[in-house]
Amino acid sequence: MSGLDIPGKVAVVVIGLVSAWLIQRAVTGLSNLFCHPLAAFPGPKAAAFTAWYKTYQELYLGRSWIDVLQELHTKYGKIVRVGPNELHFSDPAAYSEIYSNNNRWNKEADLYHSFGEDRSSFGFLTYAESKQRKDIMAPLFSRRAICELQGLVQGNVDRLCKILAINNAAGKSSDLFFGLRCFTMDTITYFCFAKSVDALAEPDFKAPIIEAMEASLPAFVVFKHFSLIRKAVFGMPPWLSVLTSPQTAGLIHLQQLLGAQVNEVVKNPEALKDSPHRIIYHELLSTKASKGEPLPSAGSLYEEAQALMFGGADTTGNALMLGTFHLLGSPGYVDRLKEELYSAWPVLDEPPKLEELEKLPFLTAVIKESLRISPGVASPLLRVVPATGATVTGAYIPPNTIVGMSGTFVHSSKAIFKNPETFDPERWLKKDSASLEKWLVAFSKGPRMCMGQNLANCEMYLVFAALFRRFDLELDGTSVDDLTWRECFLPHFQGRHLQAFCRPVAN
Ligand code: HEM
Repeated sequence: MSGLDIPGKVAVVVIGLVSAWLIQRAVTGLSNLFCHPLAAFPGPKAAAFTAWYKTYQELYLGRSWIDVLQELHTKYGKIVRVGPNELHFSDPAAYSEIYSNNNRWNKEADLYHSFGEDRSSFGFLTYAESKQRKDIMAPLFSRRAICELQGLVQGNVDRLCKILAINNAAGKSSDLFFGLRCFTMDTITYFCFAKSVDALAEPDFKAPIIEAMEASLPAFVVFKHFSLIRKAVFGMPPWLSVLTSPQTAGLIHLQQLLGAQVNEVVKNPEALKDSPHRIIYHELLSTKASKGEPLPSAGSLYEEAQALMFGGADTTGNALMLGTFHLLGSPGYVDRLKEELYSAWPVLDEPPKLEELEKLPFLTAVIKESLRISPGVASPLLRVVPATGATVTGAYIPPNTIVGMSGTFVHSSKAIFKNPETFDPERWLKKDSASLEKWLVAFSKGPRMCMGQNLANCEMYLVFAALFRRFDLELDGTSVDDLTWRECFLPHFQGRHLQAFCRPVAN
């Protein structure tokens, strides 16, 4: 090196470092292939060699990970090694075993930290932290609390219906994809924070927050693979975020709104007395509910708010949207639903309560089938096997293995659901239908299952009832091809939105 000039010396050092890195990667890859505790599990060699396999499929090829998983299971069987330390399962029995009430397995960090909600009921990796948080908020989400606050949900249903009628009077069809999202967003924000973002008020349902949430979904796939990019983006001041990504400006605005509310309640908890109903901060800032544990920091409160908003808006909106689309393709089912609704709801201005609607068998079957057909949380819900190791569907899984299964594999299992690709509410009304219930896993199972199930159910009962009792609906050109989606943890729909004419009925 002594004969080299400075650029020459730098080049030698760089080449040396890169070579050392490549050799180290190759040695690790070979050891993953041949000496790793998962070496005996089937799967593509590239996936066993390096975690970049997944990055290549999701980011370079832009594929939906669920499509990749389907191909891999067809080729390699019910358990596939999809990363050096990761297994994915397709046998429905595995779902019950992984997401069992008896398991206290941690969530996997790379996936669950990609949302910037590490200190929330959803984002806490450990069972203990999440349970403590969920126990505090549980009274708000109990069935009783939801029944008491159903007037709030009904208020938003009425607003939605009013706008659909106005669109119809103007000779227009309505964008039900965004319309239903605006409804779920206004409901979750008013329910949790007593502050509605008033998305329903935006012309043609084009609410900046809804557009921004939709636009931001693919970014979470990038964040999952590159945590440095996530840190850089989340660390940006809001003005810079808006400048670099104008389509997510609505999201930044909402983050500021939630952040301002958190700061306000932390500084002045007395302000909560003015709230029209109990909201999450009443519970989270209650020393009694916290049972002597320290109260959450302002940052943790903010992350909780964001998690509830993301968890509650898209999921429920998508189930409503897909259920509506499939019903409209089956006139016989629409007639049957209308008939049931007419007898339970004879006078249009007197909508029945949730408790009455829940007794309607066909409406209930429609809701179950909508949950089954909708991808909900599409991603495999990754968990880490504890130090004891585990047995899943008879196979021994070594400690620290990342395991997961997407609920879509359960809902599309031919062994459980006859013709799973068909929307068929009837399947929930047969003599032996009770045996199907345990395979409806839209809200997941076990200790990390959904906290918002009662609220989501209330929204679905009130909306489906109102749409099909108050209107005659007709698709405006939307086809099944418009509803293709890519897994971005939640499904990201890429086609034309569900568009329908909503003609009000006389009575
Ligand atoms: C049809 C609507 C919904 C579906 C299909 C759904 C689905 C799910 C699923 C599959 C999980 C498990 C996620 C995981 O393991 O990482 C989950 C968790 C969660 N959901 Fe929902 N959800 C819905 C509505 C809601 C609503 C309305 C809320 C609002 C409060 C909500 C709040 C949560 C929270 C806080 C968690 C985290 C629980 C934990 O990690 O322990 N969800 N949801």
